[in-house]
Amino acid sequence: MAVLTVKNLAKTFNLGTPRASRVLDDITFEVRGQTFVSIVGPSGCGKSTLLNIISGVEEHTSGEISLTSDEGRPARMGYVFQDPRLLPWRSVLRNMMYVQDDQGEATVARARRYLDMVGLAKNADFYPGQLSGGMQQRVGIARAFAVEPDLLLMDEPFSHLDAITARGLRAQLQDIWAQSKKTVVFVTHDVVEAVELSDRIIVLQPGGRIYEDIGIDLPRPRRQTDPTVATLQAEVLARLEAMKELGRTTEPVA
Ligand SMILES: Nc1ncnc2c1ncn2[C@@H]1O[C@H](COP(=O)(O)OP(=O)(O)OP(=O)(O)O)[C@@H](O)[C@H]1O
Repeated sequence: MAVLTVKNLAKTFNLGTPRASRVLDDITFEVRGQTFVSIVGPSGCGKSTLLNIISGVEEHTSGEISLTSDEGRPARMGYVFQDPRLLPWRSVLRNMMYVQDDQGEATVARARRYLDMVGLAKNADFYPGQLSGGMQQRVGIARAFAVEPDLLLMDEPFSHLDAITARGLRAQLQDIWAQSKKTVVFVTHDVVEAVELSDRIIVLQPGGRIYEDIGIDLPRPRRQTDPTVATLQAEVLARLEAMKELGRTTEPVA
């Protein structure tokens, strides 16, 4: 069953009459439960706007969007942003608990379990200022998973980290995802990262339309050192470059 359904979605930013800017156009896709879907595309193609609409931060201009939970209650969302957004005066565990409605023992145990999955079990009582940037982002990821969301939205969560730290966190994200199987929509401009993580990649083109919806059928866990992963990464990258080339030689999408 689809957790997220997006149908003929469009978004226009009104920049004052007569100027209006269409950022997303006729976007239709579904995300089924327990899948990891990435949205990629060049800068300015509308990735963050789409994520903001899914999260409810931004309104859409037309079309439909719906989110369902399996259990008949209102669907729950989790978020991971580019920066971890931890409260500096709260310990790691209290930052984890801050976003939880229920403060009971079972929820604390779950928060600790996810902290353990990202290798920070021993840091539960640390304050954010005592952690490296990569460790803080791991707390942000653990916190989002610990909410047990029906849909987890991730907006370029590794883009502020150095390459080595980012690679480590991608491996960890794969492990935590394999154990929890949450439904994820992950925004990135990095195709290589998207192939490593995703079951599916939705490519947005300039003008905010879907250019391609690519299924990634590779065994997990995936590591960049694996030649089959590297080959597919190169192939998808080439397809994206072809799209950019097309954009240079044809009329831009209205
Ligand atoms: N509040 C706003 N008002 C007007 N225009 C906006 C607003 N927010 C975004 N835009 C425009 O919408 C377009 C898409 O922006 P968006 O941030 O969604 O792209 P993106 O694909 O996430 O880009 P990047 O990869 O650089 O983060 C851009 O042209 C941007 O200037």
